[in-house]
Amino acid sequence: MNKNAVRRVGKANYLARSNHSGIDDNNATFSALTMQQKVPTDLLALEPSTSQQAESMDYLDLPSAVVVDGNGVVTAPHLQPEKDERHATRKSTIFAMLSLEILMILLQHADFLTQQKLRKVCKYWRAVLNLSDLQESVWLDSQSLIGTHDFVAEVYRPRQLWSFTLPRTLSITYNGLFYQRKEMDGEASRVLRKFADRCPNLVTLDLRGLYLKECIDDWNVFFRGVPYSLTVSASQIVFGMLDVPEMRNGVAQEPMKPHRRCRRRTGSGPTVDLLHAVRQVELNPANSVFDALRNSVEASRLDAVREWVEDCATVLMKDQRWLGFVRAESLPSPAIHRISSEWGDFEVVTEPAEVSPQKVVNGQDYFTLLKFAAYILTRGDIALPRPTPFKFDFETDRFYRLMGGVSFHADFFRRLHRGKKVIKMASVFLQPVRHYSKKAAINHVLVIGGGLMGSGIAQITAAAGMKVTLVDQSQDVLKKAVSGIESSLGKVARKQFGEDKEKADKFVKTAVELIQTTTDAQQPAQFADLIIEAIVENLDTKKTLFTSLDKAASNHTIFTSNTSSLSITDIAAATKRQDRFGGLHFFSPVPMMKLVEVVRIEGTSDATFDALFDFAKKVGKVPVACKDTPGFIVNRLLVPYIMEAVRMLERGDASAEDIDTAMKLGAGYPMGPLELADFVGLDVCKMIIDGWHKNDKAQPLFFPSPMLNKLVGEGKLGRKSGSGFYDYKAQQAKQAKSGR
Ligand SMILES: CCCCCCC[C@H](O)CC(=O)SCCNC(=O)CCNC(=O)[C@H](O)C(C)(C)COP(=O)([O-])OP(=O)([O-])OC[C@H]1O[C@@H](n2cnc3c(N)ncnc32)[C@H](O)[C@@H]1OP(=O)([O-])[O-]
Ligand SMILES: NC(=O)c1ccc[n+]([C@@H]2O[C@H](COP(=O)([O-])OP(=O)(O)OC[C@H]3O[C@@H](n4cnc5c(N)ncnc54)[C@H](O)[C@@H]3O)[C@@H](O)[C@H]2O)c1
Repeated sequence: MNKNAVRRVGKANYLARSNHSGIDDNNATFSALTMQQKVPTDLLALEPSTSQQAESMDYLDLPSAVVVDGNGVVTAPHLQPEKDERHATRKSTIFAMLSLEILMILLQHADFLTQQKLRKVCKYWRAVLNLSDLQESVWLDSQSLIGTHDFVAEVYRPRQLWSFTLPRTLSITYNGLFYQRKEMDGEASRVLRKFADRCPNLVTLDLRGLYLKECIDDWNVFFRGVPYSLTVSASQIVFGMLDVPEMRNGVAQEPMKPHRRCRRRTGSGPTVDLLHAVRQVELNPANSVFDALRNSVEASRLDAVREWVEDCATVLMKDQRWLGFVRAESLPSPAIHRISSEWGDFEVVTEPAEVSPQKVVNGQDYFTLLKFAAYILTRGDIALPRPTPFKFDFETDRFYRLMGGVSFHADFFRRLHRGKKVIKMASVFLQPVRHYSKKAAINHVLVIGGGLMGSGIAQITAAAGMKVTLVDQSQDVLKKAVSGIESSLGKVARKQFGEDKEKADKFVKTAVELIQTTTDAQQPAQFADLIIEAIVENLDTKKTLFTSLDKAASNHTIFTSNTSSLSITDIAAATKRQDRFGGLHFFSPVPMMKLVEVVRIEGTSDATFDALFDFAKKVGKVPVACKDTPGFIVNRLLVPYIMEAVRMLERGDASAEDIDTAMKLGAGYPMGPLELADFVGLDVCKMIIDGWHKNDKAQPLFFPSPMLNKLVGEGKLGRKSGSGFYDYKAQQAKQAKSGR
């Protein structure tokens, strides 16, 4: 047993395992190492295994480990019931999860399966696995298979979920691929292709671990749908072709040989030869497979291919940002900042590195490369070193590289627990995806502005079972808001529960208890999953608010504005979280109006947008997707309509009553335009029209109205102030008296 290895396990903060089939002996060794040691209590994560390794995961007896592997397979050793049953349980879990992963892709991107179904599946798994106490764990999801984050987030609700993903990358790892392929029929293939078509930003396909010839053929069809390029790490692909030989005392008993599947499928030729390339890299870690290939190129015969190889080498080795390989990691947590300062060889940045794909490398080129590599390496005149047995040794990066097909994962972990320089080949992109973990888990909503809209939004959010903190500038406003909410909830309850007073009261009480109020937005911002701003319609005021919230709020928090007329992009500019910013435009009265416009700005991530859509549904609304254009959908039509009614009144063309009656009875609107303006608030109407006029002075539809300005100047703001185009005082007094 390697003493250094034993010592290192004892000291590790993280233990890393890469996933690769055929290394059970390594597992056993690793298990033995781990079992011998008192495992540190701050051990955060293991990245252990795939299904093939399920049998040899004894090291999972770690006390505080959370185990996440590249497939989204998650195991919590301390939750396993009986030791004897463990393997069986785990194995079935693993297999089920693998198929779930595949399901995830289909669920998320196919029309024929819905989000509701997904939620059901997740709910089922949460119940089955009863892993709620993993919520405090930190999860490292090394899998970039699309959908895994959401799945892990939804099922396990970890405190943090980080994933190593290249930006805008569809990454298909070999298990997903392998199983997918097995399952694949015409329909699945169609769906996947459609998915590729729908991802205009998709930059790369990561083929690491791809090793079955048939897969290549099948998936080639799919690759052609991808608009940009293909990320190929030759080392990973090559490693995917290896069988790691039997181990005894940590030493391989025979040379590595090609994976049996490869041998069976493709014969020994190309695979063995690629293995030689690996050997070259092993002998000289500064080399890459591409270097090895490039050195072997005969210019006169293979110019075109060489150019391509060189391009790839450049991408992989020199300018990794080209494809989203990055210089730095983007990490969300103070803990990681601490790790970085202690272990220190990587720079922590908070923004994902820029990605600017300029080249197009298609799937065909990739396969040309593989063929080319095979050709070069099968030539008898190139001297290649003989494969040598390798040592199982924590001290060298060889261990890691041989442990798995996913070398950069291993290297990342190695950095964390050893703090040494990483070989150049490692390219890790860590994207902060904590918001993914919250996507389906919006539990705490901060509503800022306790006026007409804010109180309505707070009400429906609490009625849907979420915790709400409602913020306004004064306790008086907040008191008024809560009493309005109570009375409105009472109406809703009466409708919902009819005569059953007990149930109605319980409904109101439960919702009201979920609402807290405060005049300080900063403190609750730290804990909110979603912030909905519904303060005064003024760009500067909103921006000032968001700037301060951006500093106070947690990294995962999604910000939204309920603005009627301002540009969400302009508001979001006050923050550094464009990807977690969007618009949620509710309608008044919020408890009654079914629509929510979900507004997407350029930076809004899919995860954010989906989370907002889900949230709108969760609060009982019908969401529609909008671009960030003035007035979105409804107000772009409604504002000119209301203003034309005001001008009609101003000109004396008709009375307020007649205008309203005409539109109600002649056009079927529930309220006439002037009634509606009063209902919305004339101050809000004025702010909207003034703002739009300022932006487009020539547009007559947006001209200010002297009558509207006069009413607002006199404090006649519509219903909320008791008068506007109409007088409501008598009506309000009557309502107050009757308690409605
Ligand atoms: C110049 C530019 C201006 C643009 C402005 C844009 C502003 C903004 O961005 C967009 C908007 O919001 S645009 C604005 C978009 N909004 C519109 O366009 C609104 C158009 N108006 C309407 O749809 C209807 O008039 C209402 C639904 C408001 C009231 O319905 P109705 O039939 O006329 O009167 P009813 O008989 O009294 O109430 C009926 C039922 O509703 C119940 N209820 C009422 N309020 C409640 C509350 N807060 N809580 C709970 N429940 C509430 C009530 O209890 C009753 O229940 P019941 O069981 O049947 O007794
Ligand atoms: N009124 C509508 O029908 C309607 C409909 C959809 C969207 N909106 C939009 O919703 C927002 C709010 O509209 P409203 O009608 O509820 O307005 P409102 O005047 O009824 O309420 C705004 C509230 O925000 C509070 N406020 C102002 N600045 C604040 C700050 N810095 N921090 C905390 N609270 C602050 C005010 O005290 C007030 O209570 C606006 O952007 C408006 O355009 C309004």
